Amino acid sequence: MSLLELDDLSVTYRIASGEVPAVRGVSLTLDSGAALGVAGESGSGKSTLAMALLRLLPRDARVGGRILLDGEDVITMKWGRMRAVRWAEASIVFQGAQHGLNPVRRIGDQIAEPLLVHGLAKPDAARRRVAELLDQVGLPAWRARSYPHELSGGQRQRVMIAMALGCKPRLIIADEPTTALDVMVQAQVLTLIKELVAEQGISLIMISHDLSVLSDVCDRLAVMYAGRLVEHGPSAEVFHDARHPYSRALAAAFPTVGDPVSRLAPKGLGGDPPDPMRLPGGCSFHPRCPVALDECATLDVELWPAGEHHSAACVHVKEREGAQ
Ligand SMILES: Nc1ncnc2c1ncn2[C@@H]1O[C@H](COP(=O)(O)OP(=O)(O)OP(=O)(O)O)[C@@H](O)[C@H]1O
Repeated sequence: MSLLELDDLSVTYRIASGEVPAVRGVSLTLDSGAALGVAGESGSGKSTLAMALLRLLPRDARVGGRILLDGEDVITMKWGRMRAVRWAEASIVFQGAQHGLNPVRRIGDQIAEPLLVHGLAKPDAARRRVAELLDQVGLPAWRARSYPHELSGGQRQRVMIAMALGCKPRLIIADEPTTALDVMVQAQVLTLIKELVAEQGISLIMISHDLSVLSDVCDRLAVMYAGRLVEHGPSAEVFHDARHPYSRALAAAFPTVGDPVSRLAPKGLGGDPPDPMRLPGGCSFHPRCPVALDECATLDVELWPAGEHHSAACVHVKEREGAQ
């Protein structure tokens, strides 16, 4: 059985001027120990999806579909059970660690808190576990006595990762975990996440707009556009041989060292992502799509098989694969 199964997940925010469909009919599975990257431009619904997984959405959000975590539906779970699941079975690392840490409490106390609240350790054992966790994320044990302002941004993000690992969850959700960090520190934190999930057999959902970072850390990639899943497949295939024109544009936006010079030319996608309250008819991507056909203005193609364990929601894929 998959550790996580999303079945037709939708999230709509109710605001004064109407409804914002932020996530639309996303179905995905994540196996135990696997790492899934979720990519897309700003506003594509990545964070909303991540927050929905642990029921962290604001009250104005309406959620539909099913989110099965180890067979239990998160959406209908009782609050007591939901609180037990957070940290202990699934935890989340947000972007910008400084927002997640309490400025007036010592680092060690903050890392220990989930362990104590979940009754997983008594104070002495929690202190030992804090030292072990700090070591795992590359910080000396004496840092337990520091306050957040005494640490650099990269160190604070390491603390957030230590907190997320503390209760030995089976799933970690990392939402743009390195966005607020400089490039060198970003690489260190990404390597740390990659090593920790591999060593400890933890499943990972990592969210980023940077397909190259995701393809380095994750086995599979899911690309979102305007709240929809437009491509889902093995990382190397989605990054180097994307089947959806939007994924191709995203991949081209982040050249990697070693790419041929031809790929280094800036190939930004024209136009802006659509306003979710005024989505274009047919395929939501068609007004920006370099290979759109007339029918794309009216035909909204569902995900279509595009190879082994690979699917894409594009009329070209449907025509090519469907003809075989
Ligand atoms: N609390 C909210 N109320 C109303 N609309 C919201 C709310 N939060 C997000 N949205 C809208 O939902 C859509 C998806 O937003 P979301 O933050 O999930 O996207 P994202 O892909 O994570 O973007 P980013 O990379 O900028 O974080 C956007 O149109 C956004 O404006």
